[in-house]
Amino acid sequence: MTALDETQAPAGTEEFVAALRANARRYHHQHPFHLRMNRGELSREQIRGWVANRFHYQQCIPLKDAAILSNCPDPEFRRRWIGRILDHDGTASDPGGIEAWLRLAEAVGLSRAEVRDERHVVPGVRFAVDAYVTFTRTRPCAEAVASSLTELFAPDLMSERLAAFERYYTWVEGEGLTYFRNRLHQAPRDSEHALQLVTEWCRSDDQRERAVAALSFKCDVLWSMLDAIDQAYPG
Ligand SMILES: O=C(O)c1cc(C(=O)O)c2c(n1)C(=O)C(=O)c1cc(C(=O)O)[nH]c1-2
Repeated sequence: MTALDETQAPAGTEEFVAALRANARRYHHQHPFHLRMNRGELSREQIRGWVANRFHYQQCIPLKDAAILSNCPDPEFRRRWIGRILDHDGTASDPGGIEAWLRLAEAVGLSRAEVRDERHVVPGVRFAVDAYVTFTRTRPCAEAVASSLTELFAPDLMSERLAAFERYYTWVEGEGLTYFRNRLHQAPRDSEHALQLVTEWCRSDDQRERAVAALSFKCDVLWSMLDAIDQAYPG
């Protein structure tokens, strides 16, 4: 069953999906820092600050996916979800997303050491990211999976970001952008799967409201991170 197959989908699925998608209005593509990034207005220092701070998010994504795995008793679910961890941590044949982010960091002029030790990570970013991990550890699996659905909105932002880097931030070596290129196909694949699960699992009004609230919470996490970065690197 696909999420939007109304012949088999639970009653009210279309309205539920519309309510989830309505969170796009609150997604961080509208944050002033991203708007300035995509207009080519950020300095090298601001780009570096963003890359170094976002590393904390990148590091924590596999931890939150492991928290979700630890909460879900279904082996079929876990077999598929574990791929998200490998996408970030890598495999024998693929260095993975965390390594790709470190290469991005080098491409913008940061050392691996200063990114890895998180010396640039500001408190607001740490608190926001850690709140996301805690949310997924402590909430039911359906809510935790729903909170990942911001990725429904990510591909347009990734495309815009890639175009902006290629056009305005030509001092960043192209190889550094591999992370974003990979997410262009990973994010739609992952978010469609998550949407399918959430529409299958959440059938009551209460469950659906909680799923929408989980996604709204995640929009707040992403927004708060950029607020903190914006304040730390005013330009
Ligand atoms: O750069 C971005 O704008 C952005 C946004 C998001 C998102 O919407 O949650 C993710 C990512 N990047 C990302 O790279 C990533 O690996 C990722 C995983 C998840 C998640 O919640 O499981 N979101 C995101």
